Amino acid sequence: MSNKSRLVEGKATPRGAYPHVKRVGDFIFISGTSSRLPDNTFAGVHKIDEMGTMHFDIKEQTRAVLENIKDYLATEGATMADVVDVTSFLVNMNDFAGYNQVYAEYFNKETGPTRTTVAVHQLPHPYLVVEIKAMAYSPVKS
Ligand SMILES: O=C(O)C/C=C/C(=O)C(=O)O
Repeated sequence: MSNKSRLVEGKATPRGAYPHVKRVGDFIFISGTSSRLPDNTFAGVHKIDEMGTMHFDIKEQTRAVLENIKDYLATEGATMADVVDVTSFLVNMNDFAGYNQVYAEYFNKETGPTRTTVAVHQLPHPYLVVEIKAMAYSPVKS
């Protein structure tokens, strides 16, 4: 069975020893993805006053994460319609509604993937409020 790992150009460099994407046969695995940008700044992070107070926008971060996942899938010729399972990590369940709203722009109940959402104590950077990993089924085109 084929087994191919991929680092995607133009995306944030992984902060550890893992690829963005791995294809194993007809299945595609997307590593935990955040709203981190290639220059290591973040979508959905705003300084709101001169005291340095930060606002973390769950909708903006969720959209950036899902757009990254969409781009990662495209490198293997797959789309969001091929996603079969999603695991989401929120730092605060008070963000659930905003996350859920944006999520529903990408997936729906009838045809979308199975999903698990959990709250975690921390993510790999203090500015992150959501991280998502995904698995897709997309038979290799011969
Ligand atoms: O890449 C990021 O910004 C956050 C994701 C990191 C991981 O999931 C990890 O380091 O395992």
